[in-house]
Amino acid sequence: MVEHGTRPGPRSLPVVGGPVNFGPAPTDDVHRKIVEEAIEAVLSTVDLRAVLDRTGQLLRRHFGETRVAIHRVSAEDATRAEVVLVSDPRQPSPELGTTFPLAGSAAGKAIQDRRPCVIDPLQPKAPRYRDEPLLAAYGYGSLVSFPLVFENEILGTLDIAHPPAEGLLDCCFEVARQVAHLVAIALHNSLMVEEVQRLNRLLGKENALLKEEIRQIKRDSRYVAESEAMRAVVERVRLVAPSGSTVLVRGETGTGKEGLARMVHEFSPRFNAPFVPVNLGAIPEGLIESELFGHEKGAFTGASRRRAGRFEQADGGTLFLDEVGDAPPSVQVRLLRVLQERVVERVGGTEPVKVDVRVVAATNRNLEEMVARGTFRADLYYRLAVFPIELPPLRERRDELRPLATYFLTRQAALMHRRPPRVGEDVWRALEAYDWPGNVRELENFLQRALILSPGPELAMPELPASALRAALPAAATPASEPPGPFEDEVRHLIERALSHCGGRVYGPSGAAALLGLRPTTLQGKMKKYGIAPGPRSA
Ligand SMILES: Nc1ncnc2c1ncn2[C@@H]1O[C@H](COP(=O)(O)OP(=O)(O)OP(=O)(O)O)[C@@H](O)[C@H]1O
Repeated sequence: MVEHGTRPGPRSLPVVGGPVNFGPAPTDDVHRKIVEEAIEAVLSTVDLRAVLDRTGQLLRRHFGETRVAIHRVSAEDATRAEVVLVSDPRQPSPELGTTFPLAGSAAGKAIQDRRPCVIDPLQPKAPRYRDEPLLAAYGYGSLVSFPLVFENEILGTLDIAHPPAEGLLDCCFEVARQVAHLVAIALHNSLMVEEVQRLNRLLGKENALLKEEIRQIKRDSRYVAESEAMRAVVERVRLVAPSGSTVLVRGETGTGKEGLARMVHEFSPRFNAPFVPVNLGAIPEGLIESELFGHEKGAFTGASRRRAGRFEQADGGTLFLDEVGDAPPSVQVRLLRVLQERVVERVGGTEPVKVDVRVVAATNRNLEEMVARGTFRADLYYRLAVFPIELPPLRERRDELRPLATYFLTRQAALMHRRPPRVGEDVWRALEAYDWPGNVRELENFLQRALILSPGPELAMPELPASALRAALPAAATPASEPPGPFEDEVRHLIERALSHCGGRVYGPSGAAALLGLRPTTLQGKMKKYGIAPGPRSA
């Protein structure tokens, strides 16, 4: 037996087992043709089975009665290999897909040494490798196993067995070695394709899970409207939704304008078509036109292809134009045209594109004032304000705070796989007393923070911004019209009031520190400074 990594000279292959009668080496032309065909086979498809079949046929066509087998190192167990191809005229239905231990096989030896393993002649009676008796039984006389190496990684082997004493081993050695390189590439490509397919399947599953999660979140999402003021708002939504009329939602930041716009869409006959939100305040001014109306290829530097705008994306559905007061004059003109004529013109285009879109706009700005100042077109204002809906700020619907907070706590706790915490009466009072300048959004964020900071069954109050104090404390003894006293006296007075409001408690969600929006240690420092004694007090 010989293991070697270079092509032996003609008729000079050193072999174990005695001299072999070699035939003529293939001419350079034949050699080149075989390699070219093998390259074509590898490049023609990513289907490994097809590549291997074609390669097997090719080798047999040129080398006659040879057996070609391709083995792939098992992905699960590197000590085994899988039979991925056997092209054998003497064994018509070999067992493809089976695996075998590499130890004790010619393939195992080639992989271990990273160079071809040549067995010539086969010795079935005193075999050195497991392959010998079986191949000899089929009438083969020699075997060479080439390691399939790609970028230094051994992927498997290409095994070629020849009938005895035909000299084929020598004449095909170099060609077969080059073909082995190509097969290694094909094997590598197929492994990459398999990996991509595996990742694709994984992504598909993950995508399905995420979609389900989103559906679940949507199912669990509610638009809380339990106060008198909000019931009236929802009533207006129900009235206008089926009509298709443009709606203008007005309200401070975070009051729930987008949620309301979605409700308009969902109560309308367009509910199955897209709802496309676009925030004009969040897009750089120069990009708003192309974002809304799309652009043609080459309309401006960087417009490498035609792109549909939000209006076209919302065709058949609803476009939510948030912060419409931020539309620059050029966009106002175009918006007016869409609302009047129901056509958009892409930036850089000349052809009008028909769109069937219902517009719900929103603003927290005073559009009337903007019209008066000339910064917002009056004609656009009248088109938008066909049906205005006013969302009251949270401080004007304090009776809604508990239902909203309960809803947010329940939903957030569910997302954290927890039970919603209990909320003490003192915490409710502090929440209700705060002004919530950021409205529902601020409340939602605040409660999320509170939930994270309260791992136990009871909701602890994180610090509220200091303005909480104004409303949280009982009315000051001194009427607002009276001028305040010296600063330090006022601070002392404030701390004393907070302490007595909290029964002398400094720490905890119902303590004076939380009420004042201070860290307990900071409050204690101030108490010391102003000589305020700790301990219980009457509220
Ligand atoms: N009535 C409500 N019921 C349930 N969640 C609400 C309600 N109102 C607002 N929210 C929630 O508060 C957050 C802010 O709401 P939204 O984005 O609709 O406010 P917005 O007025 O459009 O804000 P902006 O002025 O910043 O655009 C969102 O997470 C929304 O789900």
